[in-house]
Amino acid sequence: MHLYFSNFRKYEEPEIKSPVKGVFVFIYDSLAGFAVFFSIHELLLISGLKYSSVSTMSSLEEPLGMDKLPSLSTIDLFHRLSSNGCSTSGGDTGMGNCWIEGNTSTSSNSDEDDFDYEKGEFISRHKARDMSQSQGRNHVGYEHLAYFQHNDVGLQYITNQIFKGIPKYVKIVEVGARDGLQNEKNMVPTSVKIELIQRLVSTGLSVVEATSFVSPKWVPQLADAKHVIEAFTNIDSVRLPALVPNMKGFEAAIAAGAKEIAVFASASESFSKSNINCTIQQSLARYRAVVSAATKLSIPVRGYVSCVIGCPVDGMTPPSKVAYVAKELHDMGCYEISLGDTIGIGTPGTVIPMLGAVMAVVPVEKLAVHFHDTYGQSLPNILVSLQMGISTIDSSIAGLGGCPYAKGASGNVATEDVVYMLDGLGIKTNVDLRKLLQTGDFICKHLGRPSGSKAALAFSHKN
Ligand SMILES: CC(C)(COP(=O)([O-])OP(=O)([O-])OC[C@H]1O[C@@H](n2cnc3c(N)ncnc32)[C@H](O)[C@@H]1OP(=O)([O-])[O-])[C@@H](O)C(=O)NCCC(=O)NCCSC(=O)C[C@@](C)(O)CC(=O)[O-]
Repeated sequence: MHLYFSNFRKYEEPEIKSPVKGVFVFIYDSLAGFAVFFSIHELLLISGLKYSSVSTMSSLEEPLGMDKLPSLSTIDLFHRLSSNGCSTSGGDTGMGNCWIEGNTSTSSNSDEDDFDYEKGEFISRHKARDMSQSQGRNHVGYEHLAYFQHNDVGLQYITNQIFKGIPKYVKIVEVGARDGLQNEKNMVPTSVKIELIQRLVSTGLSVVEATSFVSPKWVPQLADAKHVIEAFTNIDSVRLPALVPNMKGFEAAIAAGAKEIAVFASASESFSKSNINCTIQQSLARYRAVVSAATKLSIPVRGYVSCVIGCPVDGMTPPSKVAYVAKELHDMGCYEISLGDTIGIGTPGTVIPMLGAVMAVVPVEKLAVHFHDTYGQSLPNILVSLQMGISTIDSSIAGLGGCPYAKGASGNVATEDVVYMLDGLGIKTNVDLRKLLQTGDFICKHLGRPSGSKAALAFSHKN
């Protein structure tokens, strides 16, 4: 874990001599603990760089329309900044792609235009670097604060430090049609579910979880699983996994034409019993049989671990227990393990150690994160997950969701909010935010309630 913190704090605290410099020092301090999430837009605003869309930005009370999305310019800026240090060895898979490396690039600016706050004069960048090294500042040094204010090199340096290791591409697994709807009291017509999935697919999402083959006595809302899957049997361009809790569910899913499935275990004993009526060990034994049968049919299986941070009954979940269940699912053949904060209590402070424990036993490229937004922590949790190398994120259109067996759990993080953030970071998703907003609008109108997506609410005031 130390690794993730080690980049920040290897410099001597500079003495603050100007209010502007003080702001930068404060930002650095805040970043050092991963405790503060601040957006690139804010960074750019503070830096006062020539950044046209920022300077025309409205107040928060007056959100920007789609045509004025600041993220578009941000992406340009990031691409420009990362053009020298970017490694794209993993292609577009996002697996282990470090798109911003930890080096400073050459800049078109003069070599003599960096400001030395101690002497109150501009100095050569090389000289500033030498000064820093002679004072034992290996990483973020005093001189870079001056770079940051006076040219792009400083901004690139700080950007590199913050986003070192962050993926270039993120795969979003849309769970709205399953996790989002399973808790709905009023029955959603099958035709609406099918249209929802079609609309989600049209946004560019490559994985849209469609339904669950579970007991209709336990989850009546998904009793139409067979009809939902049958509507898509001729579609190969998109992956539409269905959850199965046992062999009976697996057989039903295959009979309906499912081409991918997901099994769902828990890191909490009490939740396992209330959710699937068996112990963790019994569930793993069931899933071994399911994965073995699926493998024979070349059906890919995703594995979920629920309650990775805590459980409504058992309290906080030890990271070692999450790691154990994740490894079991991985070892039995699940191609990807989604780590679910089912009741949404995690913060970066609890997510980081949990991910650290799991990453010690399952390769990071096989991991996904699945956050519920009960305490509004999903986006910071996603950001730290990205910083730790995770490149698959589960989310739900309009923030729909909640588990019927986890009282008080609110919806998943909204896909619109995730895409908005990733767009803002210049991370590729291949998802069209405008179409996503329209899809969210479609399902919210049907359910008769406002969207759980902050981005959707902001855009709805404008568009
Ligand atoms: C697992 C069971 C079935 C055990 O339920 P059970 O009652 O223990 O099952 P059983 O084996 O004793 O059988 C009882 C009846 O259920 C039938 N049955 C048995 N299996 C199936 C099946 N697959 N599909 C349809 N029917 C089934 C079985 O045929 C029998 O029917 P009967 O003879 O009474 O007519 C039940 O507990 C169940 O369906 N649980 C699913 C609950 C669920 O879907 N919860 C929400 C999932 S969300 C989640 O887990 C978290 C996640 C993944 O989103 C990540 C996160 O947010 O963190």
